[in-house]
Amino acid sequence: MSALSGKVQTVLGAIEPDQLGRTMTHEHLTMTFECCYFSPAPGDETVAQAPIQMKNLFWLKQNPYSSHENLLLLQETNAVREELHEYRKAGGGTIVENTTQGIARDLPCLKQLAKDTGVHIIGGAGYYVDATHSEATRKMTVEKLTDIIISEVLHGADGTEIRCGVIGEIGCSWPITDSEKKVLQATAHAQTELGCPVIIHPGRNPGAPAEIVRLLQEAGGDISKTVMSHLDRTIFDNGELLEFAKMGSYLEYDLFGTEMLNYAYNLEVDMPSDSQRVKALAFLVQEGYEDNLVIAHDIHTKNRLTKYGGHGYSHILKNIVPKMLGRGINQTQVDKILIDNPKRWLTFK
Ligand SMILES: CC(=O)NCCS(=O)(=O)O
Repeated sequence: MSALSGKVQTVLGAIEPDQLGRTMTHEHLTMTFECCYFSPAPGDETVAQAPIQMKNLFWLKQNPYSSHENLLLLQETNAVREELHEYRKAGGGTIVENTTQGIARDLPCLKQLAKDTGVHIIGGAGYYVDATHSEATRKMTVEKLTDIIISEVLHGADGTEIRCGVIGEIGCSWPITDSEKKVLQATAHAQTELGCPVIIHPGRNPGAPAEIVRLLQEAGGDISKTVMSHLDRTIFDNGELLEFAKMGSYLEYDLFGTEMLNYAYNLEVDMPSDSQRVKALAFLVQEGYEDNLVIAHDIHTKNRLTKYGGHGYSHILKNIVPKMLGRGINQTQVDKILIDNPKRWLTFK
């Protein structure tokens, strides 16, 4: 049994699970999303290059990935700090910060934000998608990757003594690459050793979550301590959703606040509205999955901060919870989704 057994590990150290309170299981407080820049449509070059301003906000909401400036959340620490104070006031307790290697993880910044605001912040170990893997990472053996991930949890990451409390978000593309498969195997091996929570970013295909779970299972991973993220842009058919739910992971709807006509990374996808997300949650609750659901906003671009007219980190607590209550999800079930399920997931075995 490890020293972390029965505890949750934040960037300020291990705490008792009961201290977490309401938890967003998938956010970013500082990161760059430059890896996923998407060229603007012909004719949109000027607006794409303009500084963020009032008259461009609707365009930005529809095309968040086509403005370089918008991808640099790491420039907004002061705005994020203010938002975290607001999050506390709205009843929030904890944020799982999913930034991993490849998208400018900054644990000292997270530690300072946790100290300044009193929000419990949990950092993420491991690697984002293949497009951000270095040549050195791609050449590493599974054993080496496992050692690095374990060390990020037990000793600290990025040359600091700040320890990660979750593995992920582990990035997977569609189709999944060889390097990503190795990282998944390393994730499962590290999880076996540590008894820790894991969170996955699946590729953008309805078959991706199940394929990833199978790969983790084959490598000995504990699916009951694994969150599958971004289901709201990945699985749309209720039958397929239930098939996936049976595999036993936590099911995460984490793009609350994102409403756009065209989803640049997969034009086949109709990005759901928040109302449709709540409907999906109500469906899964009705089907008996209330102990598997977790939710978040996955803020990863500037336009989603209140500073830029966005919904901010308190949107779920202020707007989505009342909507859930009005759509057949009762208070006990809301508390499971926001408090009990994250707590169980985040507690080391
Ligand atoms: C930071 C991150 O990976 N966000 C998810 C964006 S996506 O469009 O849902 O893949």
